[in-house]
Amino acid sequence: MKLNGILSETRRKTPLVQVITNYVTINDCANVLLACGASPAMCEVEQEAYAFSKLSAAVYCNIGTLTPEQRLAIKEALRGAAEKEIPVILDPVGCGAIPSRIDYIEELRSQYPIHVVKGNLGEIKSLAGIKTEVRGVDSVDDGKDAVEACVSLARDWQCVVAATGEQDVVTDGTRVAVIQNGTQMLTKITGAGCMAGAVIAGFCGAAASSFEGTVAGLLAISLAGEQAAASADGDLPGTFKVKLIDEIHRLTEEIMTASGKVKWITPSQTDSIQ
Ligand SMILES: Nc1ncnc2c1ncn2[C@@H]1O[C@H](COP(=O)(O)OP(=O)(O)O)[C@@H](O)[C@H]1O
Ligand SMILES: Cc1ncsc1CCOP(=O)(O)O
Ligand SMILES: [Mg+2]
Repeated sequence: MKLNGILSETRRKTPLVQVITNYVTINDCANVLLACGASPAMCEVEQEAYAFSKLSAAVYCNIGTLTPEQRLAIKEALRGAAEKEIPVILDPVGCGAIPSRIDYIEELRSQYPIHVVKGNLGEIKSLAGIKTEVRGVDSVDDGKDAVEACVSLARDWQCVVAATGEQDVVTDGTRVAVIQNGTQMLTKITGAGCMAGAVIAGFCGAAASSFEGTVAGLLAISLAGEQAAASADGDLPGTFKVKLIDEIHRLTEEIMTASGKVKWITPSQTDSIQ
C-alpha cells in the first residue's frame, strides 16, 4: 500500500474525470478536481455519456439529485467505463431516505462494474441492509459497527467501500484503513461528501489501485479541511468552503505524510475506531 505519490501522480497525469452529479454541489466538485490536479468534465447527456467515458481516466457518479436523464446517462457512462476498464466511483447520496435509489444502484451493479462506493455511514449501512438513522442526505448514525458494515458490503459487492464521518473507514473486504483526520466544519457546508467523492475519482484516475486512490483521496480532503478550519475565519462556513478548495490546491506529499493519521486494522478489529 503506497499512499505517498498519488497526489503527485494526479498532478503529473491530469486525469480526465467524467462527472455525473447533483446540481447542488456540481461546481464545487469541478473545483476540487482542478485543485487536486485532475481535469473535470460534467458530461451527463445520455447520448454523449458512453463515448465520453471512453476518453476518461475515471467516472464519478453521484445520485444526489437523480433525474430520469441521469439514470440513463449513468448507465451509458458505466457501459463505456466497463469497456475501457476505468474506475467507477459511486456516491449513493440519499439512498437511506429514498429506497428507490437502492433499487437503482442494485440495477446498475447487476449490469456494470462499480469499483468504489463512498457514502456517509448512514448511506453505507442502508446499502448493507443494516439498521441506521439518516436525515435526508445526512447521516445521524451513532458510528457503531462502521467497520463491520463496510467490510460486509465490500465482500458482498466485491468493491472498495468507504464510509465517512468523524472517522472514515475504507476497505476492500480484506484491508481496512481508518482515517482519523478531519474537522466538524466539513459538516457545516453542503457538499463535503460530494467533494470527497470527486477527489477520490481524481486520485483513482491516477493511482495504481482504487483502494489506494480512495484512502489517499479521503485523507486529502480531511487534511485540507483541517488546514482550512485552522486559518483566519475558517470557522465561518462560507469562508471555509473557499478555503477548503484553496487548501486542496496547497496540499503537498509532505503535508499528507507528516499530518495524515491513517490507522490500519484487520476486518475483525471492530473496537478500534472509538
Ligand atoms: N464530525 C466530523 N469530524 C471530522 N470530520 C468529519 C466529521 N464528519 C464528517 N467529516 C468529514 O467530512 C467529509 C464528508 O463526510 P460526511 O459529512 O460524512 O459526508 P456527507 O457530506 O456525504 O454526509 C469526510 O471527509 C469526513 O471525514
Ligand atoms: C443537499 C443536497 N440535496 C440533494 S444532493 C445534496 C448535496 C449533498 O451533499 P453531501 O452529501 O456532500 O452533503
Ligand atoms: Mg453525501
